Amino acid sequence: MAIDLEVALSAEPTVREASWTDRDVMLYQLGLGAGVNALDPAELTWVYEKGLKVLPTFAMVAGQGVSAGVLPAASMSMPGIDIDLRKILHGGQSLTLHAPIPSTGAARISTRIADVWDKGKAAVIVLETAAEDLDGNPLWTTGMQIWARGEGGFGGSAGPEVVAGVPDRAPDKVLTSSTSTSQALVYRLSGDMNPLHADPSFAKMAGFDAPILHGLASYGIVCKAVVDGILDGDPTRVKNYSVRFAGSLFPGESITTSVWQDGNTLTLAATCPERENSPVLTHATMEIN
Ligand SMILES: C/C=C/C(=O)SCCNC(=O)CCNC(=O)[C@H](O)C(C)(C)COP(=O)(O)OP(=O)(O)OC[C@H]1O[C@@H](n2cnc3c(N)ncnc32)[C@H](O)[C@@H]1OP(=O)(O)O
Repeated sequence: MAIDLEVALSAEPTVREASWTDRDVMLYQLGLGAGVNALDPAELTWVYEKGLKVLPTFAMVAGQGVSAGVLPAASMSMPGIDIDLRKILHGGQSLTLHAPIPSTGAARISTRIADVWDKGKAAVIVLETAAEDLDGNPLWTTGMQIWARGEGGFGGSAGPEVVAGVPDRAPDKVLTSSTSTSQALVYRLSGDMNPLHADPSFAKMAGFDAPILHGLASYGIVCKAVVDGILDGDPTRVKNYSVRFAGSLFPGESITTSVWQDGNTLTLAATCPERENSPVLTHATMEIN
């Protein structure tokens, strides 16, 4: 059986120690397209070691990049779960920050399988991660939803009902981000080596015309657009950020992010303008300071 719910939910959390330097941060932020206009002093602060700023979404790759030594092979195997890599997509992501992320640092990161939802045509594997610094101070927590096509129907719960929606008014701000055709090839060096994002023949076997951009790249690109466009360039103002990956993006396409602000809550909707504004991120919210 590809998913053994009992084994998956009773598995001990895996704990790893991660460390990173400003080089990992710069490579990650270059992988999001930062620095394209490097003559702009504000843009340089994302990609240059002097005064380097760290996007909160760096949490998703901390300790997994080139300076971790060996880039991990892509796989989808954990206790009670063994799924063909071609069947999985990143379905959703949330992140809560408990402290600003330093540009050089270390963390103890604990990951557990929190739940597996049965969506009939698919299973959604919910992974929860908690990171603390080496003195035990909380740094961040995350929730990742992995969509496993064809793995539903095992008689599990469908999970909570989540209501989508954006306010019934024009957005307060619309932000535009571009990506390059090599975006995924740079982004993957921060740790996610899934061939779906690089290898045309693998992408075809997974049902796509061409390699698609990592969901977490879109996640970071939209976070950066909001930090630059709404939060005066200050990444420490992001308290939490949650999205559903509603549609794939191909490297080279752009992202239009509509933002509605109600006090400290932002509602976001990201679409691809080159494909009739087809949805990229939905169910997207950000709490800010
Ligand atoms: C390892 C890979 C890494 C990557 O980075 S991959 C790249 C990033 N990710 C993507 O490109 C995925 C983009 N999203 C999609 O293509 C689609 O979007 C999905 C295939 C994930 C789902 O679409 P559909 O098959 O049409 O499902 P439905 O009919 O919209 O929904 C069926 C049920 O599933 C729930 N659901 C849909 N999306 C998600 C999600 N992302 N997380 C959790 N639940 C989801 C719905 O609500 C509903 O539920 P209810 O039947 O109970 O009403």
